[in-house]
Amino acid sequence: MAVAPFKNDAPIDWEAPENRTILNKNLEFVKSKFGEEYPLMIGGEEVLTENKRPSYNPAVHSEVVGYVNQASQDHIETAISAARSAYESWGQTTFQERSLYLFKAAEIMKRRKAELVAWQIYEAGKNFAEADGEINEAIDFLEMYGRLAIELDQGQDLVSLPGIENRLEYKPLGVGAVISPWNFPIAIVTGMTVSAIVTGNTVLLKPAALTPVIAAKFMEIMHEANIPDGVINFIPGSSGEIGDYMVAHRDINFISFTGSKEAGLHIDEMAHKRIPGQRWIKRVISEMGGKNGVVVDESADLDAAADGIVTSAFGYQGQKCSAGSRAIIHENVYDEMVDKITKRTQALQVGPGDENNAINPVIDNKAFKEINEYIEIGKNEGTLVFGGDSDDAEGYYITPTIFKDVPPESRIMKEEIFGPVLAICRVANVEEGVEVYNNTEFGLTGSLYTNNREQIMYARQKMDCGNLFFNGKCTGALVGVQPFGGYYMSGTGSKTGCKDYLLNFVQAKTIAENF
Ligand SMILES: NC(=O)c1ccc[n+]([C@@H]2O[C@H](COP(=O)([O-])OP(=O)(O)OC[C@H]3O[C@@H](n4cnc5c(N)ncnc54)[C@H](O)[C@@H]3O)[C@@H](O)[C@H]2O)c1
Ligand SMILES: N[C@@H](CCC=O)C(=O)O
Repeated sequence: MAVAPFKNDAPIDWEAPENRTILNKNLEFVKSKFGEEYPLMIGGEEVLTENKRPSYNPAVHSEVVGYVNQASQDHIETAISAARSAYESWGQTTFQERSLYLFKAAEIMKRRKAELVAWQIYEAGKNFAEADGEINEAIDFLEMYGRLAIELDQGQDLVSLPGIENRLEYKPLGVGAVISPWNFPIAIVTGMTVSAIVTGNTVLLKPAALTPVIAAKFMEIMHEANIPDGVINFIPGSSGEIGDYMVAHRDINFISFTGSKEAGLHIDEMAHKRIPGQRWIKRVISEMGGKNGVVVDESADLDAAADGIVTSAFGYQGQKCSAGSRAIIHENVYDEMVDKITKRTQALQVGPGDENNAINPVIDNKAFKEINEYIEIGKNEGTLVFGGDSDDAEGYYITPTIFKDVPPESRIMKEEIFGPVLAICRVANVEEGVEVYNNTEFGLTGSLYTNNREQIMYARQKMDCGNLFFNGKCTGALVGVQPFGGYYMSGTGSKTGCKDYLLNFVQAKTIAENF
């Protein structure tokens, strides 16, 4: 099958007058849908349950974006049966047939982009560029995994011998649980789900409790793309009620998880206990948290470095696994850099995403409290340079906060805060900077700003992370361009957005036929 070469979907400037008019209409449309109810989807059937959970607008926390039906353990049983039954035929289709559903879904997402941006703004608390970037990422995953699946169909080239034909083919694993976080509610939901199904598996999709309405929109899109019943079963629900039950279930073959280190490690442990009658070892693909940072040398372009630090630390209020919440700066440019970072941060407007402010609310009351606790910890560990205040009267707003002179061993230099808090640390040289950078249990993203080639070569070897950037921010990896994922306590090292990732969801079979 001939397919056009992959191209990342282009960003849209929603501030441009003609686009702003379209977006405004969609913001109004989405608001008119507030408070609607979203069912489970099991075997292609909509299921309503006794228990419905509201999802709120973090910018106006009295507003309910939607009510989402919650699955019980009985629903998990029904969903696993539906997925297993759908697997019988879906697992037999070719990679090419399956990829067509992804290409179709990509077209639908492109058509509904303005509406999806509006849902992101209201349910996830994003501004125009953050929301737009995320939809692009979702579209890119569909386009990329569709193409890579077609390549997987060819198996692998093997050594050929006379009189014998050898082939290596990729087979699906079976039925999987896809468990996603709230912060990239469409990109990560899409990437995790479609990578698993395009390789022939069927899934139970459990979205995060804080942004399930956007996940329900993904389900609508897959339904519109005619995905067969039971291939994706949508089962929002409380992790206490259904999480362990699903992960530990005998009939689940694999778990694809993205979320916190704590939940990831717990799931890993649960999944690897064999249940009587279980015939396979469950595969766990885990993408977890980060404590990322930007190292700056005295030779660097300081304005570029300050821009990169501010974007990495405060983009989407620091609620990215890739967020650069540490700036590790050479002592000879330290004061100048602190000044540049502070001035840029002071210029960031705080307010709702539908007015396209730079800094929007954090996701909920729990995050608001936890981030404020870290700000209090920071006041004892370093010197507050800017921010430190917050207001939850209407939405969960926290001023982007900067601490300087923070020692490497302090908590705000080592723990993931997942909010708009930046810790700045002074070092004598780049070697020390890299040592401080490595001084966490994580290994996700990092940057070095320098104009010294030797330092680049040094950091290539020594900075321990899955995504390393030179003279650029440490967030916003593009599908296919910078395959994304970390190691150590940041995850199992798989890389989203490239062929390696699809290999997580298949097993290889070698077939030798003698003539
Ligand atoms: N590495 C990455 O690619 C990546 C991407 C996005 C977010 N993250 C990380 O995710 C975290 C933020 O997301 P979050 O707050 O949604 O994380 P979380 O761990 O609280 O929840 C993630 C998902 O796991 C579910 N879950 C929790 N416990 C479970 C259990 N016992 N069994 C089954 N499911 C369970 C949740 O309901 C949710 O759907 C941050 O740590 C962030 O760094 C990592
Ligand atoms: N892939 C995203 C981060 C996803 C985690 O939250 C980035 O590269 O910034």
